[in-house]
Amino acid sequence: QEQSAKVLVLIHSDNGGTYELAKEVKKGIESYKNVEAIIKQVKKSDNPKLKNIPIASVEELITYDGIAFGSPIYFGNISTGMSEFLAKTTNLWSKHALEGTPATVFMSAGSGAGKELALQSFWNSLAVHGMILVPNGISGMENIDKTIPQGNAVLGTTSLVSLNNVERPSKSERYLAELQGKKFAKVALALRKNKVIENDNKTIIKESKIDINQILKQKNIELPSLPQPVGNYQLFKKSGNLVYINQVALKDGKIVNPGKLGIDVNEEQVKEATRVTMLNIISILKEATGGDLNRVKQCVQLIGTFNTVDSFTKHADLMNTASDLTVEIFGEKGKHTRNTQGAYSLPVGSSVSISAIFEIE
Ligand SMILES: Cc1cc2nc3c(=O)[nH]c(=O)nc-3n(C[C@H](O)[C@H](O)[C@H](O)COP(=O)(O)O)c2cc1C
Repeated sequence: QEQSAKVLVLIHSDNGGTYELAKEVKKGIESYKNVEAIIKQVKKSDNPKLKNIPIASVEELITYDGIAFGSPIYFGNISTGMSEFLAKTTNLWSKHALEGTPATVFMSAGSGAGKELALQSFWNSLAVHGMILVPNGISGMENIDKTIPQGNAVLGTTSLVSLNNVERPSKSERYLAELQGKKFAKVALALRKNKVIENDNKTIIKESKIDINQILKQKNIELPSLPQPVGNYQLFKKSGNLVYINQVALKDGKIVNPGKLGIDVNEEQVKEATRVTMLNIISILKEATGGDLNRVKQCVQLIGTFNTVDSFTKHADLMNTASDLTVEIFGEKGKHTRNTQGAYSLPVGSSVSISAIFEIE
């Protein structure tokens, strides 16, 4: 089966000059067999030329096989809009999420003052991400019109829009941008093949790039503040890469829905207590990972104990509340082995108690 690759052309543009170049870059990318490109912008624009271009999210960056970045030049630098967007990528950065992804840059300039500096400054940010930077070198130089100033530069194409003796981007600038796209597509596709081989070898687990904090936010799951120990024990204990945590349904210093199922509380109330208990565990787990739940490699085991009347047998139903929550938050990594049991009584009147073992990085 033939491999295909998907490239994002990510731009900021005020007046549309960068967008004009982006269209040429896209054309070049798509002239390469089996590579498709999509243009998105870093933020909303009211400019009629730009207002229908979709907005990219930070999270989606990891889903592309390459990213061509385009920005206006501001004072020999990338534009504020592009800079603001890149400032939001620190989470991806700390997880090495863009490492090894190819990147190339192009810019719309006024006079072109400081264009090499500006392209270089673009590279600075992307190099910190560990992206593989693809320059233009002097490719295409033999074919451009040298009778007028052109935005050619070795790190990427620029367009000199304030030199308005000809329409900008000039024909030569458009040609260079298209060529840049084509050369970039070749790299993105080649590295894509590499990535697929690594995937097959299970050295890259895509799931590891999913941000747990984002998932918590999207699903409106709020972690409680850390419960306090009510005896001579630790909230968690690490042994090697394993973290051990045990909790009951304590919330704001009080037990939620206390008592025995079948006498004091019903199944729904115990399920609510089970969710509170599991959230306590995840809050403690966050503490154990130094505040970064993305370090959780897997949930190894959960043990749920429920205070029920003798005849009760549906412990598994109750415990699913905790199991479902764990899988909802951690995805595949949240799947675990499990033991559920009934008890005659539980500490501080809780209807549920959970023991958890997690593996962290
Ligand atoms: C704050 C600011 C700083 C700028 N600095 C430079 C510069 O250093 N060099 C340059 O050639 N053009 C500079 N320009 C001009 C823009 O790069 C130029 O207008 C560009 O084409 C805008 O791209 P756009 O059409 O995609 O918005 C600057 C513009 C602004 C607003």
